[in-house]
Amino acid sequence: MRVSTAPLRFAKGHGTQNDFVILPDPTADLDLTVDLVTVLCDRQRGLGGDGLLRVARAGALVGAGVLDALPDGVAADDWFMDYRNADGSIAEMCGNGVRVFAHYCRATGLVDADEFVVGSRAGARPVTVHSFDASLADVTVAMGPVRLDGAGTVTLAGRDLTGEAVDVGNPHLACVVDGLSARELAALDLSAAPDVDDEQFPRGANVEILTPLVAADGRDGLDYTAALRVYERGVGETRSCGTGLVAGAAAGLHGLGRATGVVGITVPGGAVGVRLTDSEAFLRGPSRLVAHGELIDGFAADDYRVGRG
Ligand SMILES: N[C@@H](CCC[C@H](N)C(=O)O)C(=O)O
Repeated sequence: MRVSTAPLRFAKGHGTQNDFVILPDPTADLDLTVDLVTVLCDRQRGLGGDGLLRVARAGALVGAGVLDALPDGVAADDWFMDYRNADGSIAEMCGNGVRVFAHYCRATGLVDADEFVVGSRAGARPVTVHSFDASLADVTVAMGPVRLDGAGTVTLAGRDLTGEAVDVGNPHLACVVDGLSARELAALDLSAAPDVDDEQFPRGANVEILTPLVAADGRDGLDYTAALRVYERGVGETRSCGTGLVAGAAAGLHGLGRATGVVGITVPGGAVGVRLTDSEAFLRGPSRLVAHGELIDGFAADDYRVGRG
């Protein structure tokens, strides 16, 4: 429930063009309904975004009944990324979102250290802000453990693909297509939702399609490089997906018979680095804040009519 009548403040930011509406709501007063999220994320009726990040204290979200309990490793005082997809659905984690969230916390002075914990439904996500200003930041996120759950199939862009089911806190099916050129990957039509196996993915899945680039073989410190596109659950095709990049890196390395390594992946929105260790993954990349502003009362109403004559 929103108790204040002050205008609703927002910010807008993106991580490799995966873009987010940011709503500061430290004491979790906002009633973040599906309607409110979808209007705000709508590119015609609202601000536009692939998703929304509510910035609240973890303990306040528990108090407001948004979270049942504090997730693993998250303290009541930690800033919590209450993430919503553009269709209003809740997702457990968002890798690009954590970078942008950390940048926002640092740039607005909510946090005055370069290393801190961001809470997510998938658990604590420690971040390191290597550099930042009001506009740009370079952030590493410790993404937690990555679990490979076996092979799966999907129909996407008119192709029947096989991939690796990968859990990065949220579910993914990462399909490495050997022999697909970067040009062919870029030309695929990803407008239709992928058809994943409901039994394997009861909560749905994000689907990545990637093609290995020239074998890296340790050159430039990289063990694997790839180009990737993604169709996100609850959103559609996005220009980047942090958890999807980690899933793609894990699937790519798995194809080489490896579980660890350093991977460079390009997506339509830019490039990021992924490092997989025995215990967890690290995602490093940019965050860009593009605006701060306030919403005009009545922004969500859809009851206007054009006058006659
Ligand atoms: N863009 C995100 C992932 C957002 C959540 C995803 N759509 C889901 O429903 O799991 C990222 O950067 O990881």
